[in-house]
Amino acid sequence: MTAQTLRTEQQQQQPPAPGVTRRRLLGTATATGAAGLVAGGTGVTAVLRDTGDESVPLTTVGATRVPFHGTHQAGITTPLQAAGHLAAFDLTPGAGRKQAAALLRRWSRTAARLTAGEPASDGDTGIALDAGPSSLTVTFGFGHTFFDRTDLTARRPAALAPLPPFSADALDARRSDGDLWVQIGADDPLVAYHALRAVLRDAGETATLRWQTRGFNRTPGATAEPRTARNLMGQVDGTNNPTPADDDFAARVFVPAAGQPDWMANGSYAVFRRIRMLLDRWETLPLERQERVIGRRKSDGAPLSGGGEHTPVDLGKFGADGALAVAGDAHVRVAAPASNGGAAMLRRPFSYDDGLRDDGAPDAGLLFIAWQADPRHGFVPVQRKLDRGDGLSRFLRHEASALWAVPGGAADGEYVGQRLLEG
Ligand SMILES: C=CC1=C(C)c2cc3[nH]c(cc4nc(cc5[nH]c(cc1n2)c(C)c5CCC(=O)O)C(CCC(=O)O)=C4C)c(C)c3C=C
Ligand SMILES: [Fe+2]
Repeated sequence: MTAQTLRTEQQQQQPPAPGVTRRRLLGTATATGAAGLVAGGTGVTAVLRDTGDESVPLTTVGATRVPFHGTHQAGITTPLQAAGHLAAFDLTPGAGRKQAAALLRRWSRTAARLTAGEPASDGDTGIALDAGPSSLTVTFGFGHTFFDRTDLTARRPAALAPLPPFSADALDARRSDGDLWVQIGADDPLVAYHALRAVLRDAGETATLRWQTRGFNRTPGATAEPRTARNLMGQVDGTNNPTPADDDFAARVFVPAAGQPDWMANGSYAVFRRIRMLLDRWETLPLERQERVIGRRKSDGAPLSGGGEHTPVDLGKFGADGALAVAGDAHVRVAAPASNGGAAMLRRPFSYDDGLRDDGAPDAGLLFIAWQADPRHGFVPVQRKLDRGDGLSRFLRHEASALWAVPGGAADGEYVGQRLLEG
């Protein structure tokens, strides 16, 4: 699913944020057309800044609001946001199920307020005071270790079994895993950081930060029309994602409403991989070889088997030279559902840049996040195949990893994970 695919998805008008009169609500077509929509029953609303000055509307970017409450948590099918934070927490010794429930209640309340463009609390930091909600989303997940720490081992999903090791893994345990996960995304870096500070404050004495990382994507409006994202290797990335228009989209991405365990109804599993790109090596590779490694043209993302960006890849096509048009080790061939018994996932990453490493190489790459109904039938078989035969892997290092059970969305008045923690 690309950003533009999502932008054409279902619109759903929400009431304006407090302090914003209906009269001042921006026209839906204009606002959502420019600022982006989300799919799967999650709506986006444009609101105006409560400046007291009737003549100064927020831009559509600042005004766009993604509701916190809904069937699924926001931040899964939401269009890629410009700024993001991923934070993993461990419960403090002595904190159990009761304290975890109180924390998820606090986090959900804070997320509902912030995503509506309201202050987090009376003592709000004010970091985002001038901005609108800016498509803020805050998404919560549980890690494998959470269940033992809260005496909920019997309710841990089988799908949350630790990921198997892969031969090319160079994982740093200190930047991997954790009891709890928070994914924050927004189209403004201050709005995103504001949410991170509020989430950290709420953690209080119940949970300590285990690791935290920051990411980014292209800013909405930076291109003449909505385009698929590019990654730091310069490739168009996200073209062949499942889209909500696919019949099997929900079945691939979400646990069914009647799925198991019951508390994961409408939830999803997120695989996180911090993947460093060997950019110095990559950037010396001639364009033609870069394109061969992926199997798509760099300029527009079109497959090397012909057509435009959205033409299906023809894995059986041979060129005039008698060689496969999409090479045997091309990333899109090895990762394709057709090469993996139909396995697919929704990739929704952020790029990251953490400066230079001690060896002088850029510490930059992809915060790869893949969403699926079951990682044993999504990420795992595909990564196994990539691990063995992907031409791109010579330019990548997997340096951190985590798997999260992300419950369904909370209804108004509920908190995320309530069915697990109070069920
Ligand atoms: C295990 C899953 C995957 C990992 C890890 C992964 C890393 C990774 N990928 C790119 C760049 C591109 N990937 C593209 C397509 C693509 N990638 C995966 C899976 C993983 N990628 C899949 C399932 C697909 C779709 C394959 C298909 O059906 O055609 C593309 C092409 C454009 C697109 O379809 O998105 C690019 C480019 C990088 C840079 C990277 C690690 C840093
Ligand atoms: Fe990929």
